[in-house]
Amino acid sequence: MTAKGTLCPAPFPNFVTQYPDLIARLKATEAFEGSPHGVPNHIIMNEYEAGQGIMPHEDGPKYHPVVATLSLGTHCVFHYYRYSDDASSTTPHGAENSGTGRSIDRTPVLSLLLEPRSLVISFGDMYTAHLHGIEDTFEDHIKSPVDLGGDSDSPANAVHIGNWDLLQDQKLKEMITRGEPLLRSTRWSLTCRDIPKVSTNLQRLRGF
Ligand SMILES: O=C(O)CCC(=O)C(=O)O
Ligand SMILES: [Fe+2]
Repeated sequence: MTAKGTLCPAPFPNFVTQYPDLIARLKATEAFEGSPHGVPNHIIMNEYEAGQGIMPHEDGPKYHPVVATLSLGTHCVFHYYRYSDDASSTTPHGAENSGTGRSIDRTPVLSLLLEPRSLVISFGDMYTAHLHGIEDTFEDHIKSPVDLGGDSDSPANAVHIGNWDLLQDQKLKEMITRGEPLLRSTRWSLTCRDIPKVSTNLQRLRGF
């Protein structure tokens, strides 16, 4: 993508278009039905070592406001944040400057446990008016929604997740229920978006 937000198209690798055919599967979710190309035309792959995350940020207006994030490797906890200077804001627990002159309420509005091989699709208000990020940590403490009593209590820093009922990985669920931390290892994410502006004159753009 150029600085002005124009995509210089290049063919996707086979694993995107043939097997496991990510594009067809993403199209089948219907999340991109209203996007200019009806499918993602741009994918960023990020690699995170254990202990690494990504600061709260917005993806911005150069993309159609739908993003599909596929997680591979280890789990992670994905937080959505709001700006603390929103009209609807109450006093934030801890505010931090976003670098855009706006401060961020450090208490997430929503936290999701992204399992290995899971897909999360962010759109609407979550794309246009919120930030998202992943904390730099080696282990995640998740609040158990199941009360076993005794010593299975979640630690004070445990995170409430909004997608417990959607989790597929029984081993992860059992660890959370027992109050055990989830240890991170390497995670790869594929962030799939549709860039509305596509160059039809690659030579000219490369000249800049
Ligand atoms: O790796 C992720 O899950 C998030 C990546 C992200 O937010 C981005 O590339 O804009
Ligand atoms: Fe992002």
